[in-house]
Amino acid sequence: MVVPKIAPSLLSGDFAKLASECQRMLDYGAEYLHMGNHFVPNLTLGAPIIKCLRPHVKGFLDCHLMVSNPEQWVDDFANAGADQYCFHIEATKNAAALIKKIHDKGMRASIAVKPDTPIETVFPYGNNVEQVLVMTVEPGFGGQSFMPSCMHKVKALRERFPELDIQVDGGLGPDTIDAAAQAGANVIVAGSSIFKSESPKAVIDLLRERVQIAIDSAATSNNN
Ligand SMILES: O=C(CO)[C@H](O)[C@H](O)COP(=O)(O)O
Repeated sequence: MVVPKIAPSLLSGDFAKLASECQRMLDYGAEYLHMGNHFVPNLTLGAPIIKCLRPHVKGFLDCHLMVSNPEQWVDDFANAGADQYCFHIEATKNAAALIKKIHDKGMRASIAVKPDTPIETVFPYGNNVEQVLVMTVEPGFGGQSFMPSCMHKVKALRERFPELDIQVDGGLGPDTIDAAAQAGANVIVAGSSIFKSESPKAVIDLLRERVQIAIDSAATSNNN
């Protein structure tokens, strides 16, 4: 059975004190630390940042590569100490080979899909990756509005892959968590709702609790 995992997006953190921001989120109980990079051919904030953070941060480093050539960065991120390497299905011509490369380097593999990309594009790989990320905003910026229109993709994935980690990213917070959790998402990336809250721990706890309620409810329905 899948379990809830809450992943504060460091995009919304204070870059001048990134290591202590990571530790603060871990102290609040976050399971993952989520970092994104954009659809560009080079990475300014890439593996070097992970390498600097790794000795100071014991938590799970979840790296979402919004890049045009994801094959290029696997070695660098693995060597820097990333735990999970998430690439976009739209950005590769050979997802199977890329997944193998990520696994060979000892990282968990995750595939991301943009809001307009059909979820069927990742079905062939659902049993070969540890996670699928369904973007619920256009990749790029924090603080955008959650797109409920993406939830049918989460539902379709959960029906086919009951044990898969399904991550959602974009506009997640107390007002939107139920839609995502009830659709079947169990890994929740949240930037603004956590970092801008006066009580980030309360938000993390609430997100996790809502995901657990949805998981328990789905299990009860399946048993009846
Ligand atoms: O990768 C991202 C955008 O591409 C961010 O992780 C994501 O949007 C989270 O920010 P917020 O919770 O504020 O929407």
